[in-house]
Amino acid sequence: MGKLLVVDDDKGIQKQLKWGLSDYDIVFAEDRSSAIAQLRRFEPEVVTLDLGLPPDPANASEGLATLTEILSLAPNTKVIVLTGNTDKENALKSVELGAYDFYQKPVDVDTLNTIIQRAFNLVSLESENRRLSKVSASMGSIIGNSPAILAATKRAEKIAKTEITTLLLGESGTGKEVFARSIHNHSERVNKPFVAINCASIPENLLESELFGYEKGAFTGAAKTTKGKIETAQGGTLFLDEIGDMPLPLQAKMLRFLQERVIERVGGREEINVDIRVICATHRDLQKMSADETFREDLFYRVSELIINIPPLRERGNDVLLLAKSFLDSYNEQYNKSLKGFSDEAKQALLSHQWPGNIRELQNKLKSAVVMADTPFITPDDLGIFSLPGESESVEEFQSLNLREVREIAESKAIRQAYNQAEQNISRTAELLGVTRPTLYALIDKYHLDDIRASN
Ligand SMILES: Nc1ncnc2c1ncn2[C@@H]1O[C@H](COP(=O)(O)OP(=O)(O)OP(=O)(O)O)[C@@H](O)[C@H]1O
Repeated sequence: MGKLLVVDDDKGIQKQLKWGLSDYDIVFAEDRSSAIAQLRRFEPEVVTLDLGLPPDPANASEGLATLTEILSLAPNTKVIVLTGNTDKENALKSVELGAYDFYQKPVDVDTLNTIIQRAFNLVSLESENRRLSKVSASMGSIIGNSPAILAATKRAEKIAKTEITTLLLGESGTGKEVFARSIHNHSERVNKPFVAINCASIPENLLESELFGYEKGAFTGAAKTTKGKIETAQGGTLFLDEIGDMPLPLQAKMLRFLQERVIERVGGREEINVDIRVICATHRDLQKMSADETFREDLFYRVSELIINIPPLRERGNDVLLLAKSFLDSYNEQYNKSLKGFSDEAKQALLSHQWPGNIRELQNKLKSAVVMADTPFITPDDLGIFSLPGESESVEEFQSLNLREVREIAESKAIRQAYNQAEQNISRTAELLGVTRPTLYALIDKYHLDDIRASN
């Protein structure tokens, strides 16, 4: 039975609802403090709230304050606001504050019951959605349902059960480490260590000892024998991030480790056998680097037995909204906020932004938006992005545009939106836009929508 809280100081209405709404497990409160006490104790999914509450029953101020408090404590609650029949302004204000719906008095129990029933339906849909979104991506922590990410995830799932050395290619912030961890977590080595090392962030002269360890006295300051990252990963997985930044002399030693699965510590003579799965990642073009002889070709072939391309966020369509929602939920929790979602403009802005910093950029934008927002729905302003595609995203620049540029911006925005709506299918995009495929390709080239061009 659904749990319903009725907040109303009118005993007559309380009685009427008690008899009329017998399908619900119903409790009552007559003012703000008793409403909050009932909310905490009873955890109702749906609340009906009279805006005219004591000590100020003639005005809506106490009702609106109660609404805000309910939603900040329990943001998923559906609040139906009851107002006087002339009080449209406060009814709308309540919805703006996050109320689910409003109902104007006098009360007709059957009509109110229909609204309440719809609210309960929505509650169960939303909770089912939350449950599903937690389990939707088959690789656990990888959020996303776009064809591009599903293809990468499927590949990763197959690879996880094998010992194949895998190379993850993708721009910075696309989630290469998240993929590497997922592969480890779905492998037989899950109960053994996962050790990550970023070759670009460790000074060249320290990288060798960091990876291979060193013997006591190997160099000044080597006071005791120390294991390197490779040895600490024994039995588990070693994730070598930014392998393209590994200095050439060290690449030879790395190759031996990968081929023979033995290492020597710096300053040591003893050969140590290691049983480790290796996953590498880079945002560089290793093939080109080996042609330029800045990366050993034999090492390239050794690390790239299998390649997974991790798509940039701008090619993942609506995943950006799924990810944004998931970050919103976790930052709401972290910062004790109760933001309910995104305005339509914010959703458009999220979909059309280019995300050069990928998921890391999205995460940062969400963090500051959650901290800054003071309305229940995040706006483009809170995010610091606007729905204009391309590099010129500031309002000032937009105001200085001429008519031709305005048209260009609107057209490329429409193309991008249709492309996302069509789930990256170019024929369907053309259909949605009412143009032929050749015309669409011409527009894509004209507006330099290179990412769409590259994947078609
Ligand atoms: N699919 C995803 N679902 C949820 N969070 C993700 C996903 N992919 C990445 N993230 C988050 O985005 C951030 C960047 O991811 P990660 O560090 O794995 O990227 P990267 O490609 O390894 O970046 P770099 O190349 O700069 O090291 C992390 O905070 C990560 O938790």
